[in-house]
Amino acid sequence: MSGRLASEYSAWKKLQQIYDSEHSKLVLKDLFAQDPERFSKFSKEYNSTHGPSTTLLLDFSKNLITPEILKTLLDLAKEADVESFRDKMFAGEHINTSEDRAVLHIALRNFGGFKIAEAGADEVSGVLSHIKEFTEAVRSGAWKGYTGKTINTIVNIGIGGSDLGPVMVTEALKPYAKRDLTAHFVSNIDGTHLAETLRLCDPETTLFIIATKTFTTQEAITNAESARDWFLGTAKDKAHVA
Ligand SMILES: O=P(O)(O)OC[C@H]1O[C@H](O)[C@H](O)[C@@H](O)[C@@H]1O
Repeated sequence: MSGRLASEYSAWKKLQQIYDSEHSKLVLKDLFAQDPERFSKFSKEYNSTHGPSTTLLLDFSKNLITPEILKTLLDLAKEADVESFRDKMFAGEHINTSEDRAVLHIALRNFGGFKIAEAGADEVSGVLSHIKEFTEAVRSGAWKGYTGKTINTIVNIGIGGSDLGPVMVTEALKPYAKRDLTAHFVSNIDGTHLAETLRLCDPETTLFIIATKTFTTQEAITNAESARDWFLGTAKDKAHVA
């Protein structure tokens, strides 16, 4: 964050020394056997003070750490100024220096309504409502394909974070998924990835989502154009493409 390499911090150097001298001696089952309080010493529970009741449990006890290692890790965070960068992030300062941007993931979770001084941050809540409305229409079957049939297949086209993010969310929220909706993720520029996926899709019942932050990524745009051509090969009318 400051532009310094992590390895230049003195806490990092100390961690390296500890690792070199101790790592072969750190065996998790022995650490638990030596200290019955290990779980409570190396875990922390946070309960939400407002909003929906939420508990977060941070459990570091299963990591290869000792009190000294934990202390040195915290020293490293302090030395690297993580706290002040956290505050700058919440304030909407441009801590992404390579793109001269604010880092606004926090705006997506801004249920407390705090003010983020960055253009566009105030649009998030409206977009989230729109996402909810759209996804509910697809899940309920109200959103139809171009011939009026219910959607049963979704193809996410994107690469990098625009592929891994949707994959991660789909995997993580699987218990809540609508099981008769099949999800596919196409990321590879190699046409086989899309071609093999399209064999499993019916243009009348498939929804394509083009996920890209910039809309300039060659892989995403090429696959999106190929998917559109495939779709229009049957649907014919461009009015069916958003
Ligand atoms: O979301 P996009 O603008 O299409 O970018 C998609 C991906 O492109 C590249 O692979 C970048 O290295 C990734 O960080 C990014 O997630």
